[in-house]
Amino acid sequence: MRRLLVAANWKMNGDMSSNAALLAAFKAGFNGSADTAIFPPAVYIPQLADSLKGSAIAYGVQNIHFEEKGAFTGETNLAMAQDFGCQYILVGHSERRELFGETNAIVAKKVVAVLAAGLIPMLCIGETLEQREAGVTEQICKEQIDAVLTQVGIKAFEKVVIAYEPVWAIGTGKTASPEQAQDVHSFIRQLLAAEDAAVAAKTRILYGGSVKASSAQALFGQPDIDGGLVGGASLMAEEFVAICNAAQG
Ligand SMILES: O=C[C@H](O)COP(=O)(O)O
Repeated sequence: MRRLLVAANWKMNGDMSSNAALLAAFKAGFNGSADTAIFPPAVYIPQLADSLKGSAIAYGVQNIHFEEKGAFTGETNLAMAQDFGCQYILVGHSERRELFGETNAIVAKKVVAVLAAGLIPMLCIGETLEQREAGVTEQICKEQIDAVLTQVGIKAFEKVVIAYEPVWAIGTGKTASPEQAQDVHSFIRQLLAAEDAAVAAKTRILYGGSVKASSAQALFGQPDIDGGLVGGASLMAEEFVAICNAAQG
């Protein structure tokens, strides 16, 4: 009942020519077995809008400001993202939280704004290695979700996509095992189900953190893993096509 979704987060990588090559290879190789979305650096959104016109491949920005407009140097607003056909907005990626000081409260404001604009927020959550070792993984994920839940209400989670990304697995080559990931995904779904079981059954929960073609199938085969948010491997055309094609349904 939940269609799988695989998203590419290019982070601060790429240029016009490498993007064009990646997009061409992706369009040629992807078999359409799942939903997909690409998050390029914001300046390349027009390139994706042009290249992906008429295709089922969605795209969006990696970060957004929650205000409508004004003196916020360096920021992008939702109307700008919509002008170029963005459908998804990445919110609260761990790099934004860690390097740019995004708190749970700021992340919640962004999710509120994205939903109000009629776009789909991809809400990133996850614990650090220190937190996992201290046994507080579930507590951290709950706090991160509760901060949003209290602002938008449970019904909004029919639309919100959650990306569980253990920080210790991001860019480290250390993928969480399918069982480790499934445990947290199941916990997240139960959290939502405690509010509304029907909504929880519809919410897509993606896994992110060193996903590769070799690990994708086992991860996506877990009952509560509904696809992936892929960083490094999404910059390698063949690898990313293989990951997307491993997502069936
Ligand atoms: O947004 C993507 C995640 O940060 C995962 O990145 P990674 O696949 O390079 O570990």
